[in-house]
Amino acid sequence: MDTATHDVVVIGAGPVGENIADRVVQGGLSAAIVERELVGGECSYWACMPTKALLRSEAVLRAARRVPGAREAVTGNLDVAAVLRRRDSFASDWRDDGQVSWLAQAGIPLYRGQGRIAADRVVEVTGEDGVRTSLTARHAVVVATGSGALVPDVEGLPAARPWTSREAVAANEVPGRLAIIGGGVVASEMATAFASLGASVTLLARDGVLPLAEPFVGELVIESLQDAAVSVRLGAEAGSVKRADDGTVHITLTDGEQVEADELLVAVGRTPNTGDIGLDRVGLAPGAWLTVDDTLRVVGDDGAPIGDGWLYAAGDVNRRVLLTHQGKYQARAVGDVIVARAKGEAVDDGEWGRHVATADKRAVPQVIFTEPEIASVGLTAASAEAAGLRIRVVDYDLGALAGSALHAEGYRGDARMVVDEDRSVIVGFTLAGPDVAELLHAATIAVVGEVPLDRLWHAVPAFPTVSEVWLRLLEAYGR
Ligand SMILES: Cc1cc2nc3c(=O)[nH]c(=O)nc-3n(C[C@H](O)[C@H](O)[C@H](O)COP(=O)(O)OP(=O)(O)OC[C@H]3O[C@@H](n4cnc5c(N)ncnc54)[C@H](O)[C@@H]3O)c2cc1C
Ligand SMILES: NC(=O)c1ccc[n+]([C@@H]2O[C@H](COP(=O)([O-])OP(=O)(O)OC[C@H]3O[C@@H](n4cnc5c(N)ncnc54)[C@H](O)[C@@H]3O)[C@@H](O)[C@H]2O)c1
Repeated sequence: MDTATHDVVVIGAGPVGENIADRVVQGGLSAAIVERELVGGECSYWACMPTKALLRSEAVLRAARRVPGAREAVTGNLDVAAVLRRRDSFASDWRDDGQVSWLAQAGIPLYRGQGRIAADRVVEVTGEDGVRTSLTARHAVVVATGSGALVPDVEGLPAARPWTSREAVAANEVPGRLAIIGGGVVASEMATAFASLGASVTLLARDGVLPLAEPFVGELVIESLQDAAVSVRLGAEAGSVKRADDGTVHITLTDGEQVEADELLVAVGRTPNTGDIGLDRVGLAPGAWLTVDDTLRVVGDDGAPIGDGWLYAAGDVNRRVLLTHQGKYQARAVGDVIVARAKGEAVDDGEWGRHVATADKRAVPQVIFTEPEIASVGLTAASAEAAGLRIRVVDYDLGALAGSALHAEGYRGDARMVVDEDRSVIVGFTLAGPDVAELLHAATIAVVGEVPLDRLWHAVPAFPTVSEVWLRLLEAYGR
């Protein structure tokens, strides 16, 4: 067996693994990375990038149709083949040459194959040809193996060959009828995309649509899905599934009703890619999410770091936040803390310190690219109350702004600011409306910066923009 030694070995070259290795190398240590599929991970080929490419063309068309003058210039419908071609190009045609070259120029050796922890600080890589390589890490091993689609335990489901997000995102043909199990982010975005591409979509949303967001979010998204002829079945639960010989999928709901479709997408959450990475070698259960401390070191059931603290986990696999940008934020923290510990430097692990991912707990930004777009950061009113905060909620109708009226005829949307009354700072902010994605970062800065409301009065939004909602919310709150 070939052997090699590096300061740090990262298992998984998704967005998080790549950033960890880069950070470590920037800090003056050496790092190697192990990847069993495509360098770039889920985000590049089957998630963030291709999904947003599927959604973007219709969003542009919709925006043009909302503005007289532009509306008249829209003389045709969505060109589905062109949308799929653009999606292919944003998925780099499912080739990772570009990212492999990036690793090479960043000085990060790539080992292709399945990585497994074989012993303390040792990762064994098994290539597709069965050839094994043993990698020893002088300082740390980082698990960044991400997550895969969860297929729920519904009778007949695996045999019915359902789509997961991967098959939906990479589809070359649009099914005539698409049923979707789930009502979360993937289900809502894919219902929006496939309806726009011409599928007749049925959404089986057992627990509601985007149930973890502020309540007005689900209401607006449901309304717009229904406008797009999506059949939204709230409370509907699949009891059993069967694919007939002619390919039709028959879904029997728990109330006995039947739903038929040409394809069935399962979008009910994720499962960690830890089933076969050697967790048993370090006393952890294969297939489990990895629990980490605030510096992203993997901890056991007793809360203590594994071994002497050589094992770290970042990104989806630690279940803190399943988002690319937040995983990359963890990557910067974990890369820097490994370097600091290796060099014997002080570890800055206090709240908002350089070596911790404090924002994971209360300042996570997310954009959901449905119609309307949903942009949120921090706590919802419900989660702030559950956290025991004394809050005040301020809502504002986004459509009532001069900027919104100019942006689009009939602009509809809502904004909510959640204020921690004891500290007079914003702890949560949600916007739902056309093109609100780019408004989000101001809210993220206000939440992370814990900017007092008194000071926010001096942050004047330009007229006439949708950002004037900031002023309206402050006025509604009172000075
Ligand atoms: C449909 C969909 C759309 C999404 N859209 C967005 C979005 O718009 N914005 C956003 O922020 N997030 C989005 N996400 C979430 C985002 O994709 C993930 O949070 C992100 O990919 C996590 O990055 P990661 O590096 O932790 O894991 P991954 O991207 O899953 O990468 C892990 C890598 O590790 C490799 N690997 C796993 N096990 C091993 C092993 N044993 N040995 C070697 N290699 C291994 C895998 O092959 C993979 O390449 C979306 C997710 C889905 C499913
Ligand atoms: N734009 C974005 O930021 C974006 C886009 C897509 C995905 N993602 C991320 O990817 C992750 C996965 O997304 P997801 O939509 O698969 O998960 P999710 O957790 O967002 O939603 C899953 C939904 O399925 C429901 N559900 C669970 N079990 C069910 C069952 N047996 N039957 C019916 N419904 C069931 C849940 O109540 C939940 O609403 C999320 O964490 C999300 O943040 C992000």
